[in-house]
Amino acid sequence: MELPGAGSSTGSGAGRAGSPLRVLVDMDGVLADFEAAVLRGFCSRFPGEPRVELAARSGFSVREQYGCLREDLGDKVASVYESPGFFLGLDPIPGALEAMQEMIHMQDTEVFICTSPLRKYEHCIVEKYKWVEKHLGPEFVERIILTRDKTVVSADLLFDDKDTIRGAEQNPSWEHILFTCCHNRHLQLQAPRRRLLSWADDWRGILESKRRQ
Ligand SMILES: Cc1cn([C@H]2C[C@H](O)[C@@H](COP(=O)(O)O)O2)c(=O)[nH]c1=O
Ligand SMILES: [Mg+2]
Repeated sequence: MELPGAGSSTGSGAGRAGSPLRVLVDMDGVLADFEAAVLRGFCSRFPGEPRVELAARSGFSVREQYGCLREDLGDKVASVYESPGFFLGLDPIPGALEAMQEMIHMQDTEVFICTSPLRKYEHCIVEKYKWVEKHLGPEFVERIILTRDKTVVSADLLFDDKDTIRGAEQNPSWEHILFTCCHNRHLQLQAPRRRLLSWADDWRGILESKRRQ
């Protein structure tokens, strides 16, 4: 059995043999289009202010990047995604809903939505639940895992747009598949890390390859 070193994102493979393939799918940037809504909201609330176009985004934190543009813009952009209605109003990422409906019906496969709430969680948490119910249905509401630390969740695969996922567990059980998003598209992954370019890319092939490992 392959046992990558601590901090590896390729998964330990330990303890999952013989079980259904367990897949975690992130929400913001993978199922729901956080970045487009932030830009749209920022432009409408602060029309005269400099902004970061999606083609110029880099680094996970939109707040940090706006803060580098001008100090006060970090708080201004945060006010957009901390507003009531923001998370519920996110558009689905193309192909995401269809992929999730297909995945949940696959044999020997368990799918969960694994998502981190904002620290300022007042609207975010309830709206994430409502978004899932509205776009994916009650079956998926049962499958929401809300956590600020995804490393302690046990699974085979995690599809996530955050380039580096750290937490209490140094050696998470899952392999992190980097889902391409405007802020990570330029990153060169070190082998054996893998990417999913979009939901039109071969996510089924990734599941099958993981089953064979
Ligand atoms: C500053 C900042 C925050 N977020 C938020 C949005 C979500 O609540 C989480 C990301 O959750 P995920 O499960 O890792 O997708 O953090 C963000 O996405 N981008 C930001 O710049
Ligand atoms: Mg995300």
